[in-house]
Amino acid sequence: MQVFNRGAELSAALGNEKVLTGFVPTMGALHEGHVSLVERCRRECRRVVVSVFVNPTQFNDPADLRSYPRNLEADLKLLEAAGADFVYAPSVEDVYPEPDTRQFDFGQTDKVMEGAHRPGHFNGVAQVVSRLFAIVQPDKAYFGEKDFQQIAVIRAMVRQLQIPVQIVPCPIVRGADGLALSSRNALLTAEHRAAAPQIYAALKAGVEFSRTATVAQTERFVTERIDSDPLLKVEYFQIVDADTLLPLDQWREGVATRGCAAVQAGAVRLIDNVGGYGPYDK
Ligand SMILES: Nc1ncnc2c1ncn2[C@@H]1O[C@H](COP(=O)(O)OP(=O)(O)OP(=O)(O)O)[C@@H](O)[C@H]1O
Ligand SMILES: CC(C)(CO)[C@@H](O)C(=O)[O-]
Ligand code: BAL
Repeated sequence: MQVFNRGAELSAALGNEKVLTGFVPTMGALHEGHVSLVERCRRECRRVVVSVFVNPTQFNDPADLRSYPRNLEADLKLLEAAGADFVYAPSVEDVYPEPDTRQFDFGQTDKVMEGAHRPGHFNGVAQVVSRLFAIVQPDKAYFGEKDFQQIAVIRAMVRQLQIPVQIVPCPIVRGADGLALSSRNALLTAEHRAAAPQIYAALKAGVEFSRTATVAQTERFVTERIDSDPLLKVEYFQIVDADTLLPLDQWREGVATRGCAAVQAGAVRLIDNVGGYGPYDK
C-alpha cells in the first residue's frame, strides 16, 4: 500500500494506463462501515484508492470540525488489512491551493433534510468529491447509504459535471445493538451511547406502524418515540421518495420510501435511515 500526501504525486503514480480503478472517499477515523466499502471495492476493482481527508468546506459548524475524530495511524493499518493499494491523505492546502468558490445547484435534492439543516454542507461535499474524482479518475466510487442523501447529491453532481464514474451505494453497517456505525459515535458519552440504539429501534418500529397509518402519523410516531428518551432530541424525521428524495405527502404504489432522521445525542449529531415504509413498499 502506498500513501500519498500530494494529489499530483498520486495522479502520476496512477498513470494513464486503463486499469479498473475503484475509489472510496472518507474522512478517516475508520470503522467497519468504511471497511465494508473498501472490501467491496477490492472485490470489484483491480486497483483500490482510498482518501482520508476531513474536508473543512462541508462543515457548517466550526465546533463539529474541531472535534471531528482523527487517527491516521490506525486508519492506515485498517486500510492495509482491507486491501487498499493507494491512500491519499492530503493537507487542506493540497486539496484547496486556492479557496473553492463554486456554487452547485442540485435543485430540490439538497433543499430538504441534511441540506436544509446543514446550510452549505452539500456544496462543500460536491467541491471536495469533484476534486478527488479529478485526481483519482475512478471508474467506480463507493458511498455508504448511511449518508443516503449524499448519494443523490453526488449522482446529481456527476451528471452535471459529466464525470464518467459509476456511483456504487453500499448498505449501512450497524453494531450488534442496531446503532449505525459512525466516526462520531466515538464522541458520545456512555449514557448517550446507551440511548443511541433507540434511533434505529424507532425507525424500524415506524415501518410496522406505517402499514396502517398515514405518512404524517408515521412521522409523528417515530419522532415521539425517539424524543421519549430524554437524552435524544429529533432534529428531523422525514419520509421521502427514495429516488427523488422529495418528501412524501401520501403513500404511492410503486414509489420506494426512505425514512431519514437526524438526532442530537448530547453534543453529537447522529443520522440514520431505513427503507420500506407504508402499505406498498414491503
Ligand atoms: N455504518 C456505515 N455503513 C456503511 N457505510 C458507512 C457507514 N458509516 C460511514 N459510511 C460511509 O463511509 C464513507 C465515509 O464516511 P465518513 O468518513 O464521513 O464516516 P462516518 O462514519 O459517516 O462519519 P460521520 O458520520 O461521523 O461523519 C461515506 O460514504 C459514508 O456513507
Ligand atoms: C464523501 C466525503 C468523504 C466527502 O468529504 C464525506 O462527505 C463522507 O465521508 O461521507
Ligand atoms: N459522512 C458525512 C460527512 C459529514 O457529516 O460531514
